[in-house]
Amino acid sequence: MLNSDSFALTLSCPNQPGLVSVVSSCLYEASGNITEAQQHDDTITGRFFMRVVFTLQDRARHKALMFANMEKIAKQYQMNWHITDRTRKKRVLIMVSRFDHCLVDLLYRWRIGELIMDIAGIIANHPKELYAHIDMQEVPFYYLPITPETKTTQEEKLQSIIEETQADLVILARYMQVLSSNLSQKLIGHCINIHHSFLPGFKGAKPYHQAFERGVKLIGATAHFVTSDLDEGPIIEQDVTRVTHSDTPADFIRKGRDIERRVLAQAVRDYIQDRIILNGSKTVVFGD
Ligand SMILES: Nc1nc2c(c(=O)[nH]1)N[C@@H](CN(C=O)c1ccc(C(=O)N[C@@H](CCC(=O)O)C(=O)O)cc1)CN2
Repeated sequence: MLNSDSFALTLSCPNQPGLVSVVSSCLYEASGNITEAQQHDDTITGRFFMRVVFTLQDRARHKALMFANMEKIAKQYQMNWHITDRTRKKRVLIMVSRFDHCLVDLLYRWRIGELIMDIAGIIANHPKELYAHIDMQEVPFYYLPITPETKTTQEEKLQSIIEETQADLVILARYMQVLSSNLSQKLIGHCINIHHSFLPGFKGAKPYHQAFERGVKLIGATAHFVTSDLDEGPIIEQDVTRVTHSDTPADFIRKGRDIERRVLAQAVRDYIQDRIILNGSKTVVFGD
């Protein structure tokens, strides 16, 4: 449950003995009380990863000291670090094309309070009429049509919306247009896509048909950070389900919808709870 009075610290640095003590002492000296702590040693890269959720006895008095202490140890131990103040909900933009099952699922989980976030807008490359059956409540809707000729202009409008809405996260909830290298580089670590296959298998726009032709017995879905390399970004969450010889491509698509919904929701939950740390081309995900 999001403790709205807490902070979340995520960090990575070259590994060495005593780092947990260094971090916990740094917070304690600023009246910090740790409520959750997880760490990981990547023995291949020699890097250390840590997630700490903590409160301060007196925020107003001790917040500046806490940041100053963190600056000091971060310099000393070459840390990449980030602190989220969880009194502010993360702001997300949801992008969608024709298939709306992931959009509907995220809206439902948000409406019932499972995903504690602010939805700053829904962006689609199809007109709002296509989604008339969806209760978007008061969420702003942006229609951004795109063709190969208008892609640059469309992406400029998209970037303006991202800036104006101060979005922390862009969710590609079956948005079926490839973001340019320029835009995907600007969104590194802040844009999550749901790919409808168990990557690295079956990249591209039609993975279920590829899987059917291959005769697989398992299909899956993958939530990953978006990079300029299509379907190659750091993986956050994956899941699979069984299919059989009697399943048609339509059955693959039907069974796949449930996996896509579940996997994307989990990845969004991990993100808004500051559970993900990038580790090169991979991720460290501190689960709940
Ligand atoms: N820079 C990135 N952009 C996007 C990624 C990504 O990984 N990096 N993922 C896609 C989603 N996706 C698969 O999960 C995907 C979407 C679209 C295509 C594709 O070939 N699209 C065609 C147009 C298809 C159409 O109009 O229906 C194209 O863009 O030419 C492949 C994979 C989202 N963006």
